[in-house]
This record gives sequence, C-alpha cells and structure tokens, in this order.
Amino acid sequence: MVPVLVAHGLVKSYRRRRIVDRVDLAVEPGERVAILGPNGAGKTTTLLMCLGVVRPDAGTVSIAGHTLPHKRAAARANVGFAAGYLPMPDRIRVREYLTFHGRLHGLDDMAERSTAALRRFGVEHLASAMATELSSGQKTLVGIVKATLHAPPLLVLDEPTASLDPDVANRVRTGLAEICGPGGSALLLTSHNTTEVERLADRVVFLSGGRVVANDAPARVAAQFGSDNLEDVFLRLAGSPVGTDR
Ligand SMILES: Nc1ncnc2c1ncn2[C@@H]1O[C@H](COP(=O)(O)OP(=O)(O)OP(=O)(O)O)[C@@H](O)[C@H]1O
Repeated sequence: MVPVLVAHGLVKSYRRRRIVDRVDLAVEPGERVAILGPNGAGKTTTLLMCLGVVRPDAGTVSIAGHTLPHKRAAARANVGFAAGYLPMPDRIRVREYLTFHGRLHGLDDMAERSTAALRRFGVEHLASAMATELSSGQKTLVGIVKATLHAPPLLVLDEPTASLDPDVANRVRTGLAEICGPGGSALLLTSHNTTEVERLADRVVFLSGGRVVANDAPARVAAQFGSDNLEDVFLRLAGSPVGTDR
C-alpha cells in the first residue's frame, strides 16, 4: 500500500533560526497520527510543508505517491485541510460554502452530502446560517466539515479542537473517529491536548525544538519517558528550548 504521506528530512529556518530540523513523517492509509508538542515546537510549519504551502529549505514530501511541488494538484485532490486560521468568506451561507467546495472536488448530491457531514459533527442547524452569524468555534466546525466532504485519503487538521468547548470538542472527536481509521481517511492532526491524542491517535509524533523526539503509539511514548500518560511527557519536554540559532 502506498503511504498517504511521506515526508523526509524536512528543514525550515526563519531568520537563521532553525524551526524544523530534519523531520521525517509517514502516514499510512487509515492511520491516525498526532503531532504533539509545546508552543513553537514547529508543528504548524511541519504541517504546512507537508501540504506544500510552505516550501522546505531541504527535504521531500509526497502525498499518495505524488511528489511536491511538481504534482501539487494531484496531491491536493487527496487531502482535506482545516485550521482555525483559514478564513471563511463573509457573504455566504454555510450550505453554499459546502456546495462550492464539494463541486471543486467534482461531487454532486451536495444537499445530501452537506447535511450528512454537518450532522456528523452535530451542527446541521447551521446549514442556513450566514458566515457572519457564526462564532469562531462554529466557523472552525464548518471548516472541519468542509475538509471531510470529499472523504479525502488524508485529512489534515491543525489544532481542530483548540477553540471549541469541551462538549463540542468531544463531538468532533467522535465524528473524526467515525470517518478516520482503517478503510476511511487517514488523519494527521496537531494538538496540545494529550487526552485528545491518547483517544484519537494510533501514533504520536512528539516535536520539541523542531525535532522529532518520540514517534510511537501514545502508551509506548509515555513508557519511553517512564510514565503511563502523555501529560507527564509533555510537561517534561515543554521546558526544552524552543528553536536554536544554527
Ligand atoms: N513565517 C514565519 N516567519 C518567522 N518565524 C516564523 C514563521 N512561521 C513560524 N515562525 C516561528 O517558528 C516557530 C515555530 O512555529 P510553529 O507555528 O510551527 O510552531 P507550533 O508548534 O505550531 O506552535 P503553536 O503550538 O504555538 O501553534 C515559532 O517560533 C514561530 O514564531
């Protein structure tokens, strides 16, 4: 089986400060992988390089066998991406926004698809809302719904539950667990929430100071640091320096 994502030797520096330092990352079909790490560890930069949004200084990325940047269009057809920082146009209703994105992926039956996708995340009541009427958390939810519409082989989510209340965040995790896994989408997400990672991820890639310091099943990563939970590991590693001059 072709991995849905292979990134090898990713490096990125900003103003001579190395933010991501030789990161390798692979995601198998249906696998659920979480990138965990403290603020500034390089999680978002790594994701954006994997998506071809940020150009790495060194390293290679391929998605479903399509190497970036040359095969970007073919690669992107395999990906759904959502992040709280992605804007949603103001003067559009949620249903129209989802229909637009579905059609970009060549989908029809958008009324039914949109309703089903909104229902999966418990927000079907937002279908007729204008974007201007949505709270920031609701916009995040609509972004996640949009990213899942075409059942992408790889779903990439940057801190999907960071702006959500605990109840809504739980519904999102339940929705993601339904569609991501063997036979469904692979999931690559970033998070600071160790409980979320333990619940959702088959594998955790722990980034600290731009480097992968652990890469294994959550329980095994905890054991590697002499603990039975990721929270302890996080607290131990969070004190590490964030980026270094090289
Ligand atoms: N375009 C940029 N120009 C300069 N510095 C940048 C740029 N993008 C990111 N950085 C720096 O790179 C470092 C890593 O940022 P990144 O957003 O990848 O970390 P992160 O692990 O996602 O952090 P957080 O958990 O806070 O979202 C930070 O110190 C950030 O300030």
